[in-house]
Parts: sequence; structure tokens; C-alpha cells
Amino acid sequence: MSLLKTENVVMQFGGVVAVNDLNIDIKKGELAALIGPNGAGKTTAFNVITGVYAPTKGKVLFSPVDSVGVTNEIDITARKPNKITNLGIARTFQNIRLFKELTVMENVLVATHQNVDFNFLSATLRLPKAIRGELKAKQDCELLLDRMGLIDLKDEKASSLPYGQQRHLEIARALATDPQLLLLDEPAAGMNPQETDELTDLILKLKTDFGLTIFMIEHHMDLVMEISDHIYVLDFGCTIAKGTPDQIQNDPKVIEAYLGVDADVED
Ligand SMILES: Nc1ncnc2c1ncn2[C@@H]1O[C@H](COP(=O)(O)OP(=O)(O)OP(=O)(O)O)[C@@H](O)[C@H]1O
Repeated sequence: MSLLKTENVVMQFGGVVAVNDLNIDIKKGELAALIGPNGAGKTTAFNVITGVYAPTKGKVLFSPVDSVGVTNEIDITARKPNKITNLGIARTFQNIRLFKELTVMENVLVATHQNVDFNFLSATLRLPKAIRGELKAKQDCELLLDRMGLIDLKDEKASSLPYGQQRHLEIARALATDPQLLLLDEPAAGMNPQETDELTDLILKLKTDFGLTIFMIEHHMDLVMEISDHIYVLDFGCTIAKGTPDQIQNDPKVIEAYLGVDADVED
């Protein structure tokens, strides 16, 4: 069953067609990757999916399961980013965006605010509902940090964490919004081999233990080929290939796009 689909999405900036006729179909429980050379349109595609940009053409359709277990396809094209997060799509960014001066716990707590079931008045007046809500949010965050292997660091400042753990914290913040689809934008960027191995284990755990559907932009090909179920390849905004890791690795168009040489491409 599809969780996210894009239908003929085009995103144009003036004369630049950053994304051209993008058709993506991500199934529930799948780990899909979006790859392609620099400037291929990958982040732009994520920005259209998450409502940062309204596409020039095309649709984005999301089919989350609601609180009573019913799945409805929702047209999320050009909805506001916070509405899309509320519907169940969370993302991380190429550049880590933590509150560096806040603790690990505070960083995750801030991200949960949208799930907290009390309003400004009850929070200001410290009404029982607000106190219960705060307590529940704190317990949920501790549980999440525990599952993410960050619980022993909960009182550390985010800025004091090693780079790899900052990336894990960024993912924990995304998970705190209770997503059904997690978009990871270059999660392995800047990581050393050991950090990349730990990240690989974490992403697999998110898929198997958390039951998440994941869509990931990544340049680190070993990582992509090892864990992806399905791969989309963009070049100059166009989808030049889609398929399993085996199919993609042997596709001459993909080899040509990456190496910039004629690899006997058959039209
Ligand atoms: N806001 C914008 N205004 C104008 N052009 C843009 C904008 N955002 C992206 N572009 C252009 O769209 C194209 C695709 O950029 P995008 O950042 O999506 O590529 P990418 O595949 O994510 O690249 P990288 O791997 O380097 O992050 C590029 O030519 C880029 O300059």
C-alpha cells in the first residue's frame, strides 16, 4: 500500500527546472532512497513534499493511518509545513538544526509541543491538565531517548555531543513528532566510517523496531546500496532510473550520470 506518492511534480525556479515530472511511490514500511549528483533536485523534491515549496505542477498525496486505524489518501500539495508534520511526515536537514544551547532532553521536548494536548491558558495557569500533559511529554521523550541510545546524555548540552550523536539527536527530534514517514536529508554527511556504521544500524532499527517508512537522500553509496529497498535516481531534475539496489548499480544511465562518461547507454 502506498504511503506517499508524487504525481508529475515539477518545480521551477525562474528558468531552472529543479525537479521535472517526478513520480514517486513509496510503500508503507519501505526504505527508499533518492540519489543523484549535486544539484540534481533531491532537496528540492523533499522541500516540495514537506510544503516548503508549492510545486509549479503536480500533486503530492499522503495516505497515513488515522487515530482509529483508517487510511485516507490526503492531497498535501502546497500545505503548510507544520500541517504536513501534523499529518505524519517528519524530516531532518542536510545541516544539523539543533538548539545548541539546550540540553538533549530539551531539544526533544521542544519538538513534541505539537502533540501536547493542552492550550496556552491551561499551561499559563498551571492547570492539572497542563501538568499531566507536561509529565506525559517528558516520559515520552525519555522513552524515545532510551530507544535511541541517548538517555545517558539527556542533561548534556546538544553542542557538547560528538557529531554522530548530534545527528542521532536530530533524528530523535523528528521522531518526537510521531511520524509515519521519516525523510532523512543526507544523514551520513560529514560522518566518519564508525559513525556511518552506527547510523546504518540506527536507520535499520527505525525501520524494523519503530515500523517507520523512510525516504532518504544520501550520497554515501555503500550505505544506500546496503539498506535501501528501492532507489530513485535524479539527474538535472529528471528521474533517470528507479529500482532495487542491484538494478541501479548496473544501470548504464546511472553510471554515466555519476561518472560523466558515456557508459554505452541504450536509449
Ligand atoms: N530556492 C531556489 N531558488 C533558485 N534555484 C534553486 C533553489 N533551490 C534549488 N535551486 C536550484 O535547483 C537545482 C536543484 O537543487 P537541489 O538543492 O534540489 O539539488 P540537490 O540534488 O539536493 O543537490 P545537493 O546534492 O548538492 O544537495 C539547482 O540547480 C539549484 O541551484
